[in-house]
Amino acid sequence: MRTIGLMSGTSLDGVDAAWVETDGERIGRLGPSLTLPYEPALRRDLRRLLDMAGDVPADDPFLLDCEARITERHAEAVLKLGLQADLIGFHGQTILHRPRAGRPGEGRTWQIGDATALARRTGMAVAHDFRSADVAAGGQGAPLVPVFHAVLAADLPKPLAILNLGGVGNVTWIGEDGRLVAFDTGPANGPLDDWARRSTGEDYDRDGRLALSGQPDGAVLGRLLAHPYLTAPPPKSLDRLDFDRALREAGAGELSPADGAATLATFCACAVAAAERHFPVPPKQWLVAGGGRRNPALMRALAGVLPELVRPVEVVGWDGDALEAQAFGVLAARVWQGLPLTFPGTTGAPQPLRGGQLTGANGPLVPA
Ligand SMILES: Nc1ncnc2c1ncn2[C@@H]1O[C@H](COP(=O)(O)OP(=O)(O)OP(=O)(O)O)[C@@H](O)[C@H]1O
Ligand SMILES: CC(=O)N[C@H]1[C@@H]2OC[C@@H](O2)[C@@H](O)[C@@H]1O[C@H](C)C(=O)O
Repeated sequence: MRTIGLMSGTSLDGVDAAWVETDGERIGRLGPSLTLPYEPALRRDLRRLLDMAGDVPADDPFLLDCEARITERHAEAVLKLGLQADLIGFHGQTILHRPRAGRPGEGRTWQIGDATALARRTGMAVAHDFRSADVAAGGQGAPLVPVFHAVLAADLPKPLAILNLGGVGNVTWIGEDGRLVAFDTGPANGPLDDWARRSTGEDYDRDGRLALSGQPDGAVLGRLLAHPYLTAPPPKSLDRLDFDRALREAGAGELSPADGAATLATFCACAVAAAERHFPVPPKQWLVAGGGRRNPALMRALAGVLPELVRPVEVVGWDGDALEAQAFGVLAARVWQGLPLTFPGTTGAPQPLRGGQLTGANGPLVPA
């Protein structure tokens, strides 16, 4: 089927859209993709919403206003792509993520976005709500991209590690027999963006200039590296704000702008290096996707701490900006086909688990 995948990630910088022809198990064709950046006011409001999300009721007018605005941006992204599709994969915007590992019914993950409104605006069916069935079953609800990574990497040498550096970092390790081990590595661009905004007023540390002009602070780094998340075995996943307290308590806030940025970039890389102990065997190489691969400070720090080759996904012909949107095209097809989205090795799901919901312009749909 022809799908359009849409992803608005934890960096809150905009929505990515990508056209994919797929049956959910194989990829026929990867088509055009684009990013529609959010305007500064929407970025600011979404960032405020993250801080409020733990206490905000679902009918809060500010929340509903943010939801309507991001839904409209997603519709604009689909229309700007200008291509027909049978199904849209609409991730929505995560504003809260608190899974309770192994505790069915206790966790919570919250993605805002109005699927019916999107179906109405685009005239296409929409698959959405990809994470809640997994969390309800006691899984982490994240990461979801590993099954897509496995499809994409079918012909590459294994074992292989695919790293996404978004607001949060996540890794997929694929074994020679196709086994998947996947989890969130730690904070990535999220704290760096917050730091850049506070110290330079920019949305992010462009080309890692600030970080490259500073030195990582050994004492702060040492305290951060003692965080129990890094040694905890997978499955595990993070909320965008999960490390904010640890960063404050480690004294990161007292560093100079340049040293703070260098410390955060090094911490992101060290958290990735710490992930390696959870792989059954080391990968042959690391392929890096997401906006963080454009940050030379992050890429240099990674090359400094990982013993294997670390390269952007473009070296194998993938598009590191479109990968997550493409994943939601494939995941949408899997929802339609009733195929599992999550697995014991990716989210800690008790067994391979289906998920997602289907919606048309007039409400819920039942697949043909
Ligand atoms: N030239 C650049 N220099 C430094 N950093 C960059 C550059 N380009 C992008 N980034 C970083 O990449 C981030 C966006 O990454 P990306 O779009 O992969 O995140 P996301 O998809 O929102 O997050 P997630 O994968 O966690 O959901 C920006 O916020 C910025 O920190
Ligand atoms: C809850 C949530 O939205 N998590 C995101 C976030 O951004 C990166 C990392 O944390 C990953 O676990 C996930 O996104 C990707 C698309 C995933 O689910 O695979």
